[in-house]
Amino acid sequence: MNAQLEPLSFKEIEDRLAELPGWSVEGGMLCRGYAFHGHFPAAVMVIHIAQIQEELGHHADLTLGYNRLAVSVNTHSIGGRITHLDFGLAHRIEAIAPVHGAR
Ligand SMILES: C[C@H](O)[C@H](O)[C@H]1CNC2=NC(N)=NC(=O)C2=N1
Repeated sequence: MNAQLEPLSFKEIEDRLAELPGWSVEGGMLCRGYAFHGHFPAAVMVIHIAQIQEELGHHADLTLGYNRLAVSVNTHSIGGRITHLDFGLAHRIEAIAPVHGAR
């Protein structure tokens, strides 16, 4: 089986969370909220994330507010568990966040 698709243990999740300040696990999903200076930069970041998600073939739930964006992800294909794929996407999102003024 593809190791990327194996559910991570509690310890593995804890270790990988240490690489991602601002991210946490809530309701079985890897999550982070971002704040922006206005609506448009938040909306643009949604499109940028969509582009990355299509590249990776892995997709988060994105909730766009006025100047906020909530990201939450787990891996549907193994019944909604957290895998390395989720952390891989989170790292890609973190890498683009500063470009959009997300904090
Ligand atoms: C066929 C396609 O790659 C799969 O359905 C992908 C799409 N995006 C996905 N995204 C997430 N978060 N979990 C998945 O299991 C998943 N599966």
